[in-house]
Amino acid sequence: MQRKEKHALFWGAGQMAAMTGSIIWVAGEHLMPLSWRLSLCALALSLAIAGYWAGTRFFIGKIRRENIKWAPAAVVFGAVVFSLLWHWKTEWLAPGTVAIFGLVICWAGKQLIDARGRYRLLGWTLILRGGFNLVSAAIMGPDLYTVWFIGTGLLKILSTLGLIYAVQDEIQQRYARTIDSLSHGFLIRDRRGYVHIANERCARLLGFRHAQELVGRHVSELLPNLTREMADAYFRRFEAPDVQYPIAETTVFTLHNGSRLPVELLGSPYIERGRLYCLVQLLDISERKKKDDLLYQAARIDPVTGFFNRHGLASRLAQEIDQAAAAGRECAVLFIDLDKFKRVNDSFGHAAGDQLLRTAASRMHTLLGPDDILARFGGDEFIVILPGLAAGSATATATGRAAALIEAMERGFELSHHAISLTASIGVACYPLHGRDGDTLIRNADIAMYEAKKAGRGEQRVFNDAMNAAAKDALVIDGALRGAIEAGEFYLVYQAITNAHTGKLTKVEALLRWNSSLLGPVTPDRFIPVAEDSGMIVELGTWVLEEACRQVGQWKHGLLDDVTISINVSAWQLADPGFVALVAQALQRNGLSPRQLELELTERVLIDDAANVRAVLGQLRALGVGISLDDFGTGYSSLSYLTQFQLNTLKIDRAFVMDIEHSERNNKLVHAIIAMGQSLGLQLVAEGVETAGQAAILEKMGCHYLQGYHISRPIPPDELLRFACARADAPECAI
Ligand SMILES: Nc1nc2c(ncn2[C@@H]2O[C@H](COP(=O)(O)O[C@H]3[C@@H](O)[C@H](n4cnc5c(=O)[nH]c(N)nc54)O[C@@H]3COP(=O)(O)O)[C@@H](O)[C@H]2O)c(=O)[nH]1
Repeated sequence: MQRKEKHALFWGAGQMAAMTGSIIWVAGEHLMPLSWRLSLCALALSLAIAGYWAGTRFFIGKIRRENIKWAPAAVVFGAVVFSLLWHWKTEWLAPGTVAIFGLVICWAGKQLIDARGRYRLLGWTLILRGGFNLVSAAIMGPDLYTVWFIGTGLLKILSTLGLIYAVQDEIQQRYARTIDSLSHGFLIRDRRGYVHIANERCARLLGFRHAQELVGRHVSELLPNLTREMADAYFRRFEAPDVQYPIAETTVFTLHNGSRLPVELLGSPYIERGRLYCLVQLLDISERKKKDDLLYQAARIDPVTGFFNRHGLASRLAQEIDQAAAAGRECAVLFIDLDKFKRVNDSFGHAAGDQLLRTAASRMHTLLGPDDILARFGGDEFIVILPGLAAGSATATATGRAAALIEAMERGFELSHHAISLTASIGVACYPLHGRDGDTLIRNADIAMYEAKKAGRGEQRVFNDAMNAAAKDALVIDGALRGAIEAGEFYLVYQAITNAHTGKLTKVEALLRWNSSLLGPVTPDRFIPVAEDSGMIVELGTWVLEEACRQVGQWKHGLLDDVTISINVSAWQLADPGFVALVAQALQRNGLSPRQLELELTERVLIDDAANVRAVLGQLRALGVGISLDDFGTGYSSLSYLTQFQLNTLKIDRAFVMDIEHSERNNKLVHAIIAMGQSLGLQLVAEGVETAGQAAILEKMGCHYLQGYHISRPIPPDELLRFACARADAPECAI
């Protein structure tokens, strides 16, 4: 039992003692001798006084352990007074007892009035009761006992009501103090949505001055955006089966004064007298949200450029797509890759590389509109989102912006007092034409960017479905390529290159073939670009080099003894620092002379890393290996390559040869190439010779070698031997 509740016990005991004393006095007249009656009444009075005294002291919280010792003294006092009255004036005994009890009750009433304001009502009822006792004592004759009993009974009822009120008030105050002491808001609402209890903190959080302003209101009146339907739906959650409590959620309230309050809501059911209520706790999470926002921001911003990173981009793109969808508008994604940026990092270091990325990003940003979004996707890749474009305009707007960005990058940069030229390849994908979600748009813009890159530097491409099919095909091929060398799925075929004048077989080009166990035969046009992309071309190229050298080693001392083998080499292989040593070892292992090997490079290989390529080619030439420039005339033609690099053969691309009979322009072009090659001391091979007419023209123009289906298709080694026999007319071929 709590200290405060003890008052009821003592008051009750005091009242019981007083009642018992009165009953003994009135009813005991005919039941017991007077001495017994008087003794019992004396005891009852003493106990009544002690009970009221202790109850009152407990109620106002002033009881002390040391004060308890006065209780027996009060009992003794009561007994003494009673005995004195009895011996001195017996007729005063009844009114005297009533008067003493009246005084005790008046004292209790006064104590309560003094102690606390809200006990005043109870105090006054006690004083009234005590006063009634005193007045009764003064005027009461034996014939008025009945009136006294009725009056005192009524007053007891009154003081009991006063007590109930005081106790209830006390409990409520204690309850209110408890919920007010909570550091978070608290309210209880009923099923209909009306607030029953709220604490001060809750009122302040919701922009009210006092908790009482909330009580009795419907919760929908507390927040401007909260409807009755929403409030009802919230309550219904407590009636659903298998719900875990408390139901926790975070949200941002818009208050009546317009300010926004991030809160965490903890809702629990609460049943009182069989009725379901909802107890809601409101936690102000503004500080937590600020910290979360800062962390979120840090996680969304690229530290190098200060623009969005990949995560920030994903959420913004999702937002823009939603808005475009809702407004019937379009948006565009531009995937930008800085060409050959890796070289900047390798040459100037990563700090300089970062500086260049920053400068490039801010230059791009100046070209964007206020609503456009720039993000660094990773490495040297950027993404621009053009949001809210009018329906049907996205592609045109995006290609215009992409052209401006490409042009801006081509203006060049200065880095550590060096002039750096930079180009960008851009792929474009538009919502909703090329994808309806962020991932698809980014992926398709990436695919388009890849196509742009394949077309050369500083290009842009808009995504189309064919690109997607190619990208999917590439993915399948990439998977199938893994382990294909070990599984022995590759082999070489050889295409003859003959002397244009004599028809004698002089060179053969080794061409790679793949018979995939998963995909069947796959042409080099499909798998070489994929292997280039994944870097697997290095492994494949090494296999080709070794296999071709092994094959030429086998042909030694026979018909094909003098034949030079020509193999295609990719940029990746040349960039490999161990490449020259690899070539030397392959030659040595198979007993070949370096002049029996020729490496075919495309013009693109020469551009990619000119300084390094020049050095590697120098070493290969020093070794005695021939270098041939393949596909001459396609895309990157620059006459300067012919003098810059130590080449010995020039292969004229099939595209010029195929029209040589009918196109005067191509005819003249091939003529010019041949003349120029001759003047530089280069051997000239015409590729893709398909007709006797082409062969005759080329021979007449002074082209040294011919290659093409007119001479031979790429064939396996044994067929090549037969081909050589047919051409050589040698004795060993007579069988
Ligand atoms: N890095 C490497 N690239 C390689 C290797 N093996 C091949 N390749 C490259 O793949 C491309 C396609 O090659 P392929 O399908 O083998 O086609 C070659 C010939 O078959 C074709 N050709 C030759 N003569 C004719 C002709 O008269 N008409 C006609 N339509 N096509 C003809 O040309 C391809 C050889 O071209 P090139 O290499 O430019 O001399 C191709 O780019 C190969 O280079 C490899 O091992 N590594």
